[in-house]
Amino acid sequence: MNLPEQFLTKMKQLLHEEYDVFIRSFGEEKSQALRVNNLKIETDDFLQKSPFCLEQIPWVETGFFFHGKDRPGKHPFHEAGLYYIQEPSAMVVGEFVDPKPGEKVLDLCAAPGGKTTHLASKMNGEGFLLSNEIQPARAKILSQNVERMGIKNAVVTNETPDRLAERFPSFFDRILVDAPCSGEGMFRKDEEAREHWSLGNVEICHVRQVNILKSAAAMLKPGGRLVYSTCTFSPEENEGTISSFLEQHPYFEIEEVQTYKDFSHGRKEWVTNSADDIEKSIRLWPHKMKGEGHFIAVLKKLEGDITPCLKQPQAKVDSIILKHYKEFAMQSLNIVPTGKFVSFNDQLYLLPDEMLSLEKLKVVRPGWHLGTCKKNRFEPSHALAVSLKSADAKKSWNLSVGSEEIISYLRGETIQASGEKGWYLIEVDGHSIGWGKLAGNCMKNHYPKGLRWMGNNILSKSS
Ligand SMILES: C[S@@+](CC[C@H](N)C(=O)[O-])C[C@H]1O[C@@H](n2cnc3c(N)ncnc32)[C@H](O)[C@@H]1O
Repeated sequence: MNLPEQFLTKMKQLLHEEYDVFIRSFGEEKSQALRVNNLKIETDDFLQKSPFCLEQIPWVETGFFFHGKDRPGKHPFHEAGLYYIQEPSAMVVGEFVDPKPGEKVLDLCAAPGGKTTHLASKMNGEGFLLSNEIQPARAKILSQNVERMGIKNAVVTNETPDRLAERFPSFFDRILVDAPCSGEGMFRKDEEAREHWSLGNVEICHVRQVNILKSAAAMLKPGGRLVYSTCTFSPEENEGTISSFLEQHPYFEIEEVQTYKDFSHGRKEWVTNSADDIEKSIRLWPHKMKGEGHFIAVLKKLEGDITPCLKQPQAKVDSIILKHYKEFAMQSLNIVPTGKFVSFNDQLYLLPDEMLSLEKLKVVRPGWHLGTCKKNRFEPSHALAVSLKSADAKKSWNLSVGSEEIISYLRGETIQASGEKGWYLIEVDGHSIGWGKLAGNCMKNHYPKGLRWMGNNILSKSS
């Protein structure tokens, strides 16, 4: 593997006798893992159904290594949001954020959504999760992952940290800054990170990280938790960024967290003017555990302004859309999702509890998308389908995971079926995956066009 020369020199100076074993890890196979989405399935149930060869990740209850010959990314259970494929070290971050149901949580640098979907799973659909991503194209991917995982209480924005800080002063219970970084910890799996690396970029990243943290600090409640993480080794972006931040924000302290035996600690001697407790931060090394390189610091805000009275959302909703939604829900659902509705053009959403006004912010997903009003009828959304349980729908149609029919459904084909006409929640082995509409002897396929399987998607089974 071609690693930047200046990176190698720097790591040799930092690691001394550990350097050789560190470098050898770049020649080893990377670990692959998935995290079970408890919004859709309990972990034990998943383990009973899983066709993959899995091994428990010691530091995450819902995390499992999978075998290289399995392809869980190309499986109906993936499309049904039963799990998220995530790098095993990255799972440590969500564990340290540790959000509780009902809290207000911000994921400030969230795309493509690995950590957001982890936080959402822990929040169990209760509270308010704001998932933000600065790059528009990446914000779209984030929004798709929020949808696939059946997350109901998230809003996705495409904003800069400082614009969000103006809107949400002292508001959140927990904030994650999974910062843009030089990506050294991903060199083993990401050629682009290797190509774009330079000493100059490390410094640019450090400055950017301190700025992002400044915005995050302003949005955290006193007593709240701020988790900072990177996937890089460079001390400037890790111990250095946290030390600069703490110098400017003395009303924060680094928290001691419970660690696992293969985790390491931050290194005081690697930066000048290091913060006192920097050794309480965590370093994850690829030569010490089955995962890529990461750094994590858990910070507590000791004092600060209490949350001012903030602008509540103006829940503007078109009464005709609401009427058609209610008709649909009475006919097709056993539970009728209600709360603060909002409509944009012909789209209907439910806002998470505790949400504030998003006026003038760039919003990609304003809440739980319920559906679209089309020519005086309501068409339920894919987001509604994947977040429903079997018992929530009046009519459901279960397809077995090993069947030809589930592949046909995912390809967007019509399924031969007979029964009462109307909307059916389509399931794979009892887990919602989309909508179908039965009329005559045909189940019309409402699996979204952009998600349909083309060509050679295959069922991944370990023999
Ligand atoms: C490490 S990635 C986040 C990964 C994500 N948390 C996950 O688990 O899937 C960092 C993100 O920060 C975004 N970013 C880049 N510059 C930024 C800035 N100035 N402010 C906020 N976010 C930024 C990048 O576009 C990128 O998506």
